[in-house]
Amino acid sequence: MQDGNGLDHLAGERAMAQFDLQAMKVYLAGGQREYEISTKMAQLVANDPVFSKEDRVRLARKDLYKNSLRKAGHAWKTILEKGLSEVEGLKLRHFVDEPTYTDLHWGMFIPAIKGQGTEEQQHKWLPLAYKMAIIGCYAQTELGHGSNVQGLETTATFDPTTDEFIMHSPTVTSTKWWPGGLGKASTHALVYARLITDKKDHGIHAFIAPIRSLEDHTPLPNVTVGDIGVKFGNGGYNTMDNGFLRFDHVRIPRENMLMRLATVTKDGKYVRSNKPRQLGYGAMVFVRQGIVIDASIYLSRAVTIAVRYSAVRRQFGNKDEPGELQVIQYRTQQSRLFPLLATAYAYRAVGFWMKSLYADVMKRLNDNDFSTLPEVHACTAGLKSITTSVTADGIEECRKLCGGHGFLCASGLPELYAAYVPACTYEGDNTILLLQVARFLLKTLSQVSKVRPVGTAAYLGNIKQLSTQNCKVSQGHDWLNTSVLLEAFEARSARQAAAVALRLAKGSGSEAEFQENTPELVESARAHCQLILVSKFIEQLQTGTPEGIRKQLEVLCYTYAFSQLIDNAGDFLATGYVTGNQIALAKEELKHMFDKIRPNAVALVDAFDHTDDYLGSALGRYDGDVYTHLYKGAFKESLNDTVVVDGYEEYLKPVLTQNLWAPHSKL
Ligand SMILES: CCCCCCCC/C=C\CCCC(=O)SCCNC(=O)CCNC(=O)[C@H](O)C(C)(C)COP(=O)(O)OP(=O)(O)OC[C@H]1O[C@@H](n2cnc3c(N)ncnc32)[C@H](O)[C@@H]1OP(=O)(O)O
Ligand SMILES: Cc1cc2nc3c(=O)[nH]c(=O)nc-3n(C[C@H](O)[C@H](O)[C@H](O)COP(=O)(O)OP(=O)(O)OC[C@H]3O[C@@H](n4cnc5c(N)ncnc54)[C@H](O)[C@@H]3O)c2cc1C
Repeated sequence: MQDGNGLDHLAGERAMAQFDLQAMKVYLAGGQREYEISTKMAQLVANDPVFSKEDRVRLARKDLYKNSLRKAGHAWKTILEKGLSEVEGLKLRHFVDEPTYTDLHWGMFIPAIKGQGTEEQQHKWLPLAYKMAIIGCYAQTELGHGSNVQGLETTATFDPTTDEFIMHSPTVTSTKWWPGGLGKASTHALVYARLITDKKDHGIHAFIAPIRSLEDHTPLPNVTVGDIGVKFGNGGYNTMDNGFLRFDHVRIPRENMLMRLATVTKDGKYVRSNKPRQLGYGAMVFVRQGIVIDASIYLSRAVTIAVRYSAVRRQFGNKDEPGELQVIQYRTQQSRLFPLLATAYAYRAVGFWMKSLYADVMKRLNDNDFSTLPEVHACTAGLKSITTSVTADGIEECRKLCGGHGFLCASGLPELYAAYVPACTYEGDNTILLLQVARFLLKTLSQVSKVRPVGTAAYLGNIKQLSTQNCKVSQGHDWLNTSVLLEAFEARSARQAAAVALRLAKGSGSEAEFQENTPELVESARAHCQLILVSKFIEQLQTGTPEGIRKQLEVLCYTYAFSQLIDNAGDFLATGYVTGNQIALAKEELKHMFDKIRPNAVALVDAFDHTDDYLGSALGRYDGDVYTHLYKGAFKESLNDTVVVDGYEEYLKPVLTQNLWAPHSKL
């Protein structure tokens, strides 16, 4: 056993690094200022015992939830007392690292009011929300309807005699179900409901409905509200009070309908603005873009644990070297682990780009320019889908990469997975979102002769060339050219999209035919998103990366692109753009990249700069002192509170002392 004396068991690994670690930390944080804020907030949380994560997986739901309320309250107090800025506050809550009601309050309730409220409404509600005098949630999904937003049943019927809306849940299936923060914490809900005026249904609109008393937090009259129940995994997402909500003819003032996109006048007239109705989905676009960086963070946590542990863990050996080999030396371990490391870096780079994309579309929307909205919707929906699916699978792969110890909660991985995996469903089911991308691709292709595709779809403007030309790689190093790689991803995506578009165009145009082709449509959407990820990683790399880290980032970029190429070799081959031999050459190049990553692997995860407190993992500790801490950790297990287990007298002793032959015994 190692001694646990504070030595750095990974010092030898760190000494091998060939890049400027500090520059990489700053790059990954998004800049010097962001780096400083992150470091300060991470330390603030790590040094405050109220934020301790100890024992979280052992707490019963009620205690777990109460503890998370305590932490959220303490976080808010800390923000106020220390006069933290909005960005610092966001970071502080990030490091507290527990899903809670404030995520929805700041992440969806406030953005939705900003996006859909008139200036007057923003002036009324935002100051209250900013000082947390009210707590809001985002109540869209219902028991019977989630993906299909147009199918929601809750009604908001205008009553001109009182100048009010009557909020009503007409059926069980219309019960609001899932909204985070709704179950126990929120005082207000941003409710998506069918607007009815004078018996006419105008479709889905957003309303602010008070649901709990600001005096004593009891539900308001005719409001039924509560938590929907325990969710997957220990700890995980169970710190969140996902809730249900029913209205029984609850009256709210007319002004509580968010009226930037459409208005109901005092006399009940419905007036649409000239803005697209899709702006009503703006809060979802905002969260989806943010989810890409979030995916990078979650994946980087799992990868940090798996890389450090793989450098500590030894198994077997060979006759050329003394002792057992670090498992990180095994090619199979590298081929499962290093692409995930590269993916975490890729998502970070693309996440930065997504932020600029979002800022750009917001600026355009303010100037009434809606031209890029479809492309931004496709992009945010598609990348949310791909990055969350890959990250959830990646966390689980990291757990397996840690062997048996990965299955212990002390590894931090089971809880990380349980907290993350709902990201594949919330903010849009990942398949539904890929179908949105596919619809966008079909529409873009159908108009390609008249409208030049823009942004991430611009390559479809070259569809003819991409459909005829083939890959020119003849030796391994030909692949070490970003233009060659980009063309391969573009050609594969363009050909997949064109193939399914052509098949649909030859048909009758029926919905049944569309449905029949949805597996191929989803595959083509995935190909398009993989192209965006590869191309934006390359683009970010080529724009102002500091010298001391460029080489490593290039290695990671090639690793990412080659592993995507190889994992999807079937698609690349089926389109006819590449040959089997070219794929084999890429495989060899990928192995060369693994050799380049290997001496830098521990430093590359150090660059994510996760504190031990934030990682919460005996396997992923910075000092690599894994075994001492696993062993010590076992003594904290509640079953070990007594030497002789509770239950021995009633249930074990009778078994051990009956001394009777069991009737079925063969002995
Ligand atoms: C950075 C901040 C981080 C904060 C972190 C917060 C933590 C939060 C944690 C958890 C939060 C979880 C919250 C939720 O889950 S909220 C509920 C989310 N629900 C969904 O995502 C539902 C998914 N369904 C939909 O989005 C839609 O219903 C749909 C699948 C897109 C279908 O919509 P609809 O029936 O209206 O539409 P059509 O298919 O007919 O499309 C009409 C046209 O509109 C375009 N469209 C669709 N969506 C958007 C959009 N968001 N923006 C812009 N345009 C959009 C679509 O492409 C069609 O265009 P066309 O040109 O073809 O007419
Ligand atoms: C942890 C968590 C937090 C959440 N927080 C919130 C919140 O704060 N506010 C809120 O309003 N909602 C919230 N939700 C709800 C979430 O947004 C929905 O669950 C999500 O949008 C998926 O919808 P659904 O559950 O109706 O799935 P469904 O649409 O019923 O999906 C079930 C299956 O059917 C498939 N499917 C459905 N339609 C089609 C189709 N047309 N073609 C092909 N396949 C299809 C899906 O791919 C999926 O495999 C949350 C959910 C979770 C799990």
